[in-house]
Amino acid sequence: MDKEVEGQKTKALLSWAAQIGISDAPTMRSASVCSSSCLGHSLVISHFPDAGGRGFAASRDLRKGELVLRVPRAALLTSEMVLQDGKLASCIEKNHLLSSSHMLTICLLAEVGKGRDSWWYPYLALLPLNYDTLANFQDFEIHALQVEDAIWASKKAILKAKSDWKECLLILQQMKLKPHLLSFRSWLWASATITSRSLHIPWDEAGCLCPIGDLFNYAAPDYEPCGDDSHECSNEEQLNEKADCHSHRLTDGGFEKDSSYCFYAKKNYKKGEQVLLSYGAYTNLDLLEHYGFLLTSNPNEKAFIHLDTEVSISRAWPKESLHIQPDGKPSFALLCTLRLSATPKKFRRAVGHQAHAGSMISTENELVVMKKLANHCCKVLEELPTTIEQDFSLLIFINKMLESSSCLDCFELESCKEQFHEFLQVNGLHKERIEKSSLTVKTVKSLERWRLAVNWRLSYKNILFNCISYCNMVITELS
Ligand SMILES: C[S@@+](CC[C@H](N)C(=O)[O-])C[C@H]1O[C@@H](n2cnc3c(N)ncnc32)[C@H](O)[C@@H]1O
Repeated sequence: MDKEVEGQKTKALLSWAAQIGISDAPTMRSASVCSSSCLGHSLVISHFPDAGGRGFAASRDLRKGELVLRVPRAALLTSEMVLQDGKLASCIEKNHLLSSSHMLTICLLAEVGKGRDSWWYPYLALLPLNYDTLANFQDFEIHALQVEDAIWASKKAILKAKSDWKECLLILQQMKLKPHLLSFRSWLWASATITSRSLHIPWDEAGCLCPIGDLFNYAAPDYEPCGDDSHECSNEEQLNEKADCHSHRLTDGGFEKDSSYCFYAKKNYKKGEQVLLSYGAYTNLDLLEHYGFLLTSNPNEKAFIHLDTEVSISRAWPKESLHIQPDGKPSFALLCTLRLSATPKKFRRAVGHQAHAGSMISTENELVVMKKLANHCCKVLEELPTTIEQDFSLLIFINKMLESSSCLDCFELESCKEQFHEFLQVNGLHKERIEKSSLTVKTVKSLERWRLAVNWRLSYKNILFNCISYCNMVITELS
């Protein structure tokens, strides 16, 4: 969007928001000081190129726990509010089987279809035009994820979006929406808008779209996720952590009894610093799937591996608990599974309590476990099509292309040549033409998704690499 147009639309959004009672001032009295904008008392819209793009900066020093934004219930775009439109409601009421998230997606498309006549027009006019969630990945970008689990997650996301769209198409047609809003592309846009921006409300599982409140970018919660199994924690420590974890969540944001969505500063912020929100504890693959981005340093990242441990032992744990942490250490459940697997069957009962308490069974057993884990990680890394170093170089070149809008330099790098040729081919580009013209918006979007895929696989590989180092360190200590 043209910068000037974006500026005008932002001004209109802030003024509309102030009129309907959205405010970043703790009391209504201070809110009325400036009615042409709902912001300025605690927050201002700013741009953070490396941390989410458009977001909020603190307009003054903020204290942890301070109320920084209040959005009244009437401003929220929910199915309930949209269905106050009788014509729309009569179309939808005929379809009792609609899930709440399908309903909200349909409601969003219906509001977009009203154009300037929509009550939420100033908000809708500034929603992103496209998304990088997994359901939007093309074959080349999916393939670039390299790891089977991630490829499967993307394919599943696309299949789900297609089947949801087919399920709702008849209703969309009955609603007589403009033809372009009936397309799969529009459905993908609307469902990605909802997965990446909706906030929890107690009365509708699908959540709501929250004007202004959805401009907070994400910071990972800096505690271990609830129910986490870090093996160094005692039961008591884990319980305290859980209690902590819930209180942290409450300081972030939520719908409150006085009928507004309230957002609080999760820490102290200096003026100008980006004010962030924790949407929850997510792995990078979850972030990619639901939000279309990932964090290069994500404390909640996990690398899942498929070890050929005995089914009866690994079944004792939920599949998601068998993983490697970002620092390379195996999770509590994975370590316990590996220790028991490496114990002869007849001794397992006797040492079960030790393993489940997170203790080493014996030096010999620990050495077997660490060697097995390190070998497995080495094998996975070897079998992936590119190395950590190659991915790292590739990222440098993709970044260069995005900065300079030219692919030329990329052909200098031997290890990336093949991948770049494939990229050009699937995007219908020719090296010679790229020299002269800058990249199209479509190519830039594809490059951005490619970069996300390479970043994701690099983070996965780094965890396996850290795990090998961790295992080797334990082996050296024990030998
Ligand atoms: C709720 S919106 C936040 C506002 C958004 N930046 C905007 O301009 O509308 C969530 C989206 O912001 C982006 N985002 C949020 N936090 C991010 C982060 N830490 N790094 C990169 N992108 C982020 C992602 O595109 C995500 O889907």
